[in-house]
Amino acid sequence: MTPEKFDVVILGGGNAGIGVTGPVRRAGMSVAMIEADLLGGTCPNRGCTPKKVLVAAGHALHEIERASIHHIAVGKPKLDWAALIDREKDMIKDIPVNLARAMAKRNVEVIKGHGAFTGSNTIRVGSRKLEARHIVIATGSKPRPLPIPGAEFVITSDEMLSERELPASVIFIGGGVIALEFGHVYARAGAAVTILEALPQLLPAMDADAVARLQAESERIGIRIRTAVSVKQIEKAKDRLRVVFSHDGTVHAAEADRVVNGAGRVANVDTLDLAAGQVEQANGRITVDRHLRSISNPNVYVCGDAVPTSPQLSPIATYEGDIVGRNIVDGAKYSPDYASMATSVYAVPPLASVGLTEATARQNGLAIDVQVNDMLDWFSAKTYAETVAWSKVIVDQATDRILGAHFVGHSGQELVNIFGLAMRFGITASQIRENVYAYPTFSSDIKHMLGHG
Ligand SMILES: Cc1cc2nc3c(=O)[nH]c(=O)nc-3n(C[C@H](O)[C@H](O)[C@H](O)COP(=O)(O)OP(=O)(O)OC[C@H]3O[C@@H](n4cnc5c(N)ncnc54)[C@H](O)[C@@H]3O)c2cc1C
Ligand SMILES: NC(=O)c1ccc[n+]([C@@H]2O[C@H](COP(=O)([O-])OP(=O)(O)OC[C@H]3O[C@@H](n4cnc5c(N)ncnc54)[C@H](O)[C@@H]3O)[C@@H](O)[C@H]2O)c1
Repeated sequence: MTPEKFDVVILGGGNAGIGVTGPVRRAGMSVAMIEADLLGGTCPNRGCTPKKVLVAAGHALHEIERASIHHIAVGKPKLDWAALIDREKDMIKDIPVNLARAMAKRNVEVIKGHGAFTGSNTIRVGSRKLEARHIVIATGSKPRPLPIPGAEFVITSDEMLSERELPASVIFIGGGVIALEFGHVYARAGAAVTILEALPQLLPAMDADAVARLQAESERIGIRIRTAVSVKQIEKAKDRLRVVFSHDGTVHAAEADRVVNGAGRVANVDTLDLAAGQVEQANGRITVDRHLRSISNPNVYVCGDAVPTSPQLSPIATYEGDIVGRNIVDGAKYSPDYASMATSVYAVPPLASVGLTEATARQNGLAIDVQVNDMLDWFSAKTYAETVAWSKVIVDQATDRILGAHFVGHSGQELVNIFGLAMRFGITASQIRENVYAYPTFSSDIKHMLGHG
């Protein structure tokens, strides 16, 4: 069969794949995008967007918990979980159709199906064979398989976003972003939540002091946290599940209605027949150069969660997609820079972070000023009856530039973007202090968070 010819074939129609289409279509290239499931991928259909609808309900419960501080009498709130899941699903239901319309307007041919390599420039999807000058792997990630007996009993974030019944109890294997975000919503909705983390610290990549604040807040709302555990197996215990784990050389067990895989996500590339495409990989990790191009097949680029080395975040997937698109158009010359990428763990309240942790800055041998503030006594925190309000800002002594900023509470998920902006465009700590902020706002506390310089 003669293959259909395109300039670019993109495997995966999530943030990363869609990000590629802008530059290549602006350059007039012909583009096919193969999508096996819902256009938009994880973030709008099974990730960020629906998750945030549940988190928003968690925030409302958190506000109600503190209503009495504002002298408002309210009864015990009752969350209708099924209705909340319906609201979440209703909010996202039109996204794939709207994206299909956007792709059609951009003249991207969207092909439904599972794509895989048949050669270094060819892809098979269903009965069709496509040939392209450039192929982009933007197939996202999937939950890391748990290599333990009973792993088949575990659910993932997909089920948590779909199940209309609130479980009475949940155990998370892994104490990362998914465990903290869903754990906070579940706990505030009344479920008993346990988090079992393999490493000594929850959220191991985050600043240790910030994580300690979030852990204290998590325990305050009743979440049980065990770190430095080794999960051995999961077994049925009548109509519940039992997780057997060891901690400090002793074997323990915990039971719950649901056990969730919160142990990280791995690149979703094992069904692409990479060998046929001459795309080098080791243990499912495709080796790419600094331009996100396969080191073994220069016709192939990788972006988004499928890249094994960059943070698995939605804006980063879009950003990498755009870089790949521009590399296809202009030749491989653009490289990603993640230094000023802000991120948030949407617990209630959230932990937000940008740049280096204090530990990393010190490991790098940098001369730094570290401003740590527990802001619970500050007017803004007291006005809003915050339960935790904490910041750490790290400034490079040599250049006065921001190296990192970390927040728990205090609208950190918004403030962190101001610090990201400063880092990206070289705005110094002194300049941030000099700015005049609307008052009273959490942003107007920024100059105090930076100390006096
Ligand atoms: C529960 C959850 C919450 C999250 N919350 C946030 C958040 O709040 N903020 C944030 O920044 N990030 C969040 N993320 C991460 C974010 O969703 C991902 O980083 C982002 O969606 C990755 O985009 P992508 O395009 O690389 O992959 P995806 O969006 O996963 O897209 C990949 C697409 O490829 C398709 N595909 C796979 N294989 C094939 C094939 N062989 N052929 C054709 N199609 C294929 C899939 O169906 C999928 O649609 C969250 C993730 C999860 C799981
Ligand atoms: N707000 C957000 O931006 C957001 C929200 C949800 C998910 N995500 C993305 O999705 C990805 C997956 O989320 P996640 O929470 O599953 O992963 P994660 O990488 O955040 O955390 C996984 C945790 O599980 C631990 N772990 C691994 N194996 C284990 C085991 N066998 N037993 C116990 N603990 C184990 C790890 O040490 C780590 O702390 C993240 O990388 C994140 O980037 C982002």
